[in-house]
Amino acid sequence: MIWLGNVSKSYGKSGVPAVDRLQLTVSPGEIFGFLGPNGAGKTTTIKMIAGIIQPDTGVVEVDHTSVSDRPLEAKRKIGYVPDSPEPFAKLTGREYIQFMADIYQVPLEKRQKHLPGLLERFGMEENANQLIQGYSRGMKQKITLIATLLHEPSVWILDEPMVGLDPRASAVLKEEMRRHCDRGNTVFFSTHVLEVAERLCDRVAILNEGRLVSSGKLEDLRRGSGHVSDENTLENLFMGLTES
Ligand SMILES: Nc1ncnc2c1ncn2[C@@H]1O[C@H](COP(=O)(O)OP(=O)(O)OP(=O)(O)O)[C@@H](O)[C@H]1O
Repeated sequence: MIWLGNVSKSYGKSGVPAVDRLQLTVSPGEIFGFLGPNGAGKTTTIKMIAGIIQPDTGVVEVDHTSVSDRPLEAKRKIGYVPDSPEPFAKLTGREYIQFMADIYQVPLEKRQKHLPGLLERFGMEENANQLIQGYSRGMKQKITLIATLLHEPSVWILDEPMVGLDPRASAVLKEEMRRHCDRGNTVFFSTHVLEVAERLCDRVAILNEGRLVSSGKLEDLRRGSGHVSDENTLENLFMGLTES
């Protein structure tokens, strides 16, 4: 689970919050979609959950562990894939995966058991032996995902994970996300693709100018808007909630 308790963050001296008093709980077993216009504060929030940046105020907990008070313990539970991953260019994909597995102390037998299947599912068996410097954006995304999934973190934090993936890899990732949550784990991901959020997510949150403007199941969001109809798509709700 993920818990954000009144979390705020400003950059520089502007004092304008990129994230403003954000209160959110994501429960075990949920795929949670994080939506919002460009600059709404999604990546800032994700980086605070992953422990990359610290909130100015408020608390972030992952599986009841405070990310700022017990960062190592929290980070062991987290699998974070940034929006534009840049794995080390001078390693091969396989070397990078092994490097990440070493950092997360993944036992050898677990690597041997899961890695071939993951490489195969993401279509990376052959490319895994090539240097990352020759990878396309989608291949970097895939190798980072594989390295992240291999250590079996309970909480996946994915920043726009489908961007750059081909349709097969995107379908595989969605299957993996559902399977992960069906085992009682948590997936939190940002996306601009509302159809993906609509089909995949158990709940969504919509952020605008750093503030939470709506969260819940899609039916609840529809009900909250005062109209319950099929035409009340997530896109329509999004447009209504984020217009300036
Ligand atoms: N390193 C930074 N320094 C200064 N301002 C920043 C920095 N990173 C983000 N911001 C600002 O914080 C606000 C939120 O940015 P953020 O990247 O979190 O938005 P986002 O919702 O992820 O946007 P997008 O959908 O475009 O990726 C924006 O106003 C952005 O300009």
